[in-house]
Amino acid sequence: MTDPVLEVRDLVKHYPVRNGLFRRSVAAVKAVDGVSLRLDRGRTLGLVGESGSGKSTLARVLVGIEKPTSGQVLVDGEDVLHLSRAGRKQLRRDVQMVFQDPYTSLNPRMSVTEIVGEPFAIHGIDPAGGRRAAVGELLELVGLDPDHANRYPHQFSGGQRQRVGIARALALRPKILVCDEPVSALDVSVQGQVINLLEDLQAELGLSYLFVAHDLGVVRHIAHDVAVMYLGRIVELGPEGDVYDAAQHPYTQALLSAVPVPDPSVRLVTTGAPVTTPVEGGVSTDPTRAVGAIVLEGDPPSPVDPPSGCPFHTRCWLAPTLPEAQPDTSASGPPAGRPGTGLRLVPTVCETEVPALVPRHGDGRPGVPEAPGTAPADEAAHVVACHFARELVAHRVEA
Ligand SMILES: Nc1ncnc2c1ncn2[C@@H]1O[C@H](COP(=O)(O)OP(=O)(O)OP(=O)(O)O)[C@@H](O)[C@H]1O
Repeated sequence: MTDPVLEVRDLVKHYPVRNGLFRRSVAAVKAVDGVSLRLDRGRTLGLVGESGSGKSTLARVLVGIEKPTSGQVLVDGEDVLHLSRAGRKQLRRDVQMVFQDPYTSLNPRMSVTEIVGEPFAIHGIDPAGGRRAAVGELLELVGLDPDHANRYPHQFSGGQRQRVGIARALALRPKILVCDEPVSALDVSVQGQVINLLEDLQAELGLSYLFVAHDLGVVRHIAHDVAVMYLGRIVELGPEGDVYDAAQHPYTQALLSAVPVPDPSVRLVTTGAPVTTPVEGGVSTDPTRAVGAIVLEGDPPSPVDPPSGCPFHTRCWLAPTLPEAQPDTSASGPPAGRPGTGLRLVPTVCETEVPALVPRHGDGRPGVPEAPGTAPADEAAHVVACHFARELVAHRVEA
């Protein structure tokens, strides 16, 4: 049975853009623009997307560092945004954050005892056996020597500092850890150790993780479910295997196709993706990029003025903009797609408003997506905010 520990419903976080003498709000940065997702107890939800897509903003809102503009956040079914003061305090205990940079997130003037014990002081908690003993236990839990508790952050390596950060996050026995790029500042050799530690802690303590990362390889390793974010919205969400092996949204396909592979001659297979690699004379000029990678042109549009309809349509390699991509209405069969893609075309759909992407259970409760590939009962269904891709998949299955 699925057991959501965290549910996010239509969450919005806009930052005002101020101008003029009176600093009036003239526009808004739509950092998070209607996000819905669900994190099940004891599981890890990976959150991926390009820089600026809104991942950190979402993470900060979930741990209560920032207030959302609108929307709902439910922890164990309780709407935490409308809690009493005591309720908010409890939320701060239930949802903790592991920060990206263990070099800047630890106060260099505080000893490890003070850093890890700080949450006790803030919340006025005196653990049984005393704070010093509790800190020692936490250090042991994360694989550090309790005898080093009086040392300062600069006396530890990057990986050890991140362990200190994890120990601090665990001090109040949270239910959820929001991990914002927790290993991206670490050497590759150390990343694995920290990931393994997080997995062990999850198994031991039943923790649930929202794991924000750029590195799709790391997310594939640790996440049970994956959400893909673009320009403040989730564009695809589903079980890890579905998203990685049968990505449906063109943006996800592009992200996955750009994952470096050791052998540049290896052709990556992406669902129906035309080969648009940066090649010269048929040979990839970038040894880290596989032939077959989908290169997204340009930067993401500004979150101050995102495109109408699907926010990705201005960079979408599937968007039906070519003249030959017009539907053949004279034929009785499905309209023709782009030459060579074998894909059915759904005209103008990218311009139409994309409804909020709501994660579904796969057990027939309302709103289970009709697209094929719906996950079995009690798993997060695979949902994708691209009608065009959905139509394509449906057509392929029919064919
Ligand atoms: N305090 C703020 N005031 C105004 N705009 C902000 C603020 N914080 C973030 N933004 C903007 O919101 C958008 C999303 O930023 P965010 O840092 O959440 O993205 P991200 O996906 O986490 O990127 P990265 O991976 O680089 O951290 C960006 O356009 C960013 O400039």
